[in-house]
Amino acid sequence: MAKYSREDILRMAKEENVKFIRLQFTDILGTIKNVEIPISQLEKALDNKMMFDGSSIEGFVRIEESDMYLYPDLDTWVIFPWTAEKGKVARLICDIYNPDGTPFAGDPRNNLKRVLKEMKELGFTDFNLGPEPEFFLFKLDEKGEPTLELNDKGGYFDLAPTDLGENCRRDIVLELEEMGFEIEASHHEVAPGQHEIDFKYADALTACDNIQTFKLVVKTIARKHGLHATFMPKPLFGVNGSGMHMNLSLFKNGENAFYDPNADLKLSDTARHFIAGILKHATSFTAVTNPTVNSYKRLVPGYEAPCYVAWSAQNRSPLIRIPASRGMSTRCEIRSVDPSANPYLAMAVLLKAGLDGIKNKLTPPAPVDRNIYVMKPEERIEEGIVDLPATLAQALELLKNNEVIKDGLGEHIFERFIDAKEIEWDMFRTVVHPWEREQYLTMY
Ligand SMILES: Nc1ncnc2c1ncn2[C@@H]1O[C@H](COP(=O)(O)OP(=O)(O)OP(=O)(O)O)[C@@H](O)[C@H]1O
Ligand SMILES: N[C@@H](CCC(=O)O)C(=O)O
Ligand SMILES: [Mg+2]
Ligand SMILES: [Mg+2]
Repeated sequence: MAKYSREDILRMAKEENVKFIRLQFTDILGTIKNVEIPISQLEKALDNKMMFDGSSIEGFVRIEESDMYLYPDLDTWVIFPWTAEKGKVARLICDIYNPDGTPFAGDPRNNLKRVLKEMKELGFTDFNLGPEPEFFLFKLDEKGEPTLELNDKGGYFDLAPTDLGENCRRDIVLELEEMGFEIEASHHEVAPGQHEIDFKYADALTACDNIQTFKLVVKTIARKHGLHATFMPKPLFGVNGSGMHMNLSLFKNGENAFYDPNADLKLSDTARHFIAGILKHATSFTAVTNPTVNSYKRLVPGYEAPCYVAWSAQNRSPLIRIPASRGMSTRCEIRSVDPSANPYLAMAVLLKAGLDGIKNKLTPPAPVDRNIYVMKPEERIEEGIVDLPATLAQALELLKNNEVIKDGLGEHIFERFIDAKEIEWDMFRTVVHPWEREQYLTMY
């Protein structure tokens, strides 16, 4: 059921003295875009009449077909707590429509809705996501530019005074709570300057909207503390990178479809088929869940990030971990995803992979309950454990060869995504990096 009606929004805007509204959406690369309108334009926006030039947005459309419309999702209405003196600022997250009134296929949010429809046709009512985004806080210099200087030397679960990020993190939590987030935990992560804030799971679409809002709030509040927050997957060599573990579950009419009290590990057949689908397609969806050149510097042994395709109910080295909680909290945690991923696209391909497992009743291999990082390559081959792609280039080739995952993106997004990422890889491949000079300048 819808949370807010058109009338609710007009009333709240008036009562709260809202003066500006940000109409937001996300492009294919995961960047939040927004156009700000004065309150006088709110009714027009609520009538789905706000137009913009789609050809100016990376990967959207060509110049000949540039008129696009923003359709606000009324349930995403939020008034920002850090509002200016001149009146409050609110936001609405929008879907993008073509001039003929059909949903635009290049809009990642529309695309996720399309895959969710497929899930509903299979009899499930909800696909839930609990994300665990990690990030680093670096100091800003006197010009307000980010440096590589960390603001603490803390480690996992450390307390102040080592954890100087604590006040900043607390402010972030307070702002998020004011915006309606239910924060479950916030703590210092393993690496110096690294933090994690976990919020309660929600249906896939809401959770992806929340991730985008979360990033905006974290960056905004960090800046007020003289810090730069980054969701770059591996900003520093030799310490943990930042992941965004995705905790996933399918529900049927309010019941967790992954839970079966009488089954082995209390995991239902649905959960097992879903896990099998994720494992089957993992190497191909990695380009989407780990979409930057830098993502692959994180997927290396020894830093709690996975590099092998396996599952376990116990340890943290495989791609999928099944956390101990059962009942309503029965879920699988996909540990490869990093926060540079476009959450809408990541959820679309993960769901598509899991549904393929369910449709085809795939059986997962036996769980691997040993530390895979220390297994010998021969032992891994014996257990049928394959490697995740080692570079963005490898990942893109694997994506191109997988029809199920391609279908999870739809043709429009698939093509634009591949084009943009091949350019990114080529730029990296041709640049001469400092490491090469360090190694070769005097050697040759
Ligand atoms: N049924 C469910 N479906 C999806 N997500 C869920 C479900 N139940 C709980 N969650 C979410 O799972 C996340 C759990 O995060 P938590 O940090 O406790 O996990 P963790 O993997 O044990 O932590 P870490 O990996 O940092 O050690 C939360 O976002 C929570 O809301
Ligand atoms: N930072 C680790 C995860 C640590 C954890 O288990 O929370 C990663 O790169 O995925
Ligand atoms: Mg963590
Ligand atoms: Mg986790």
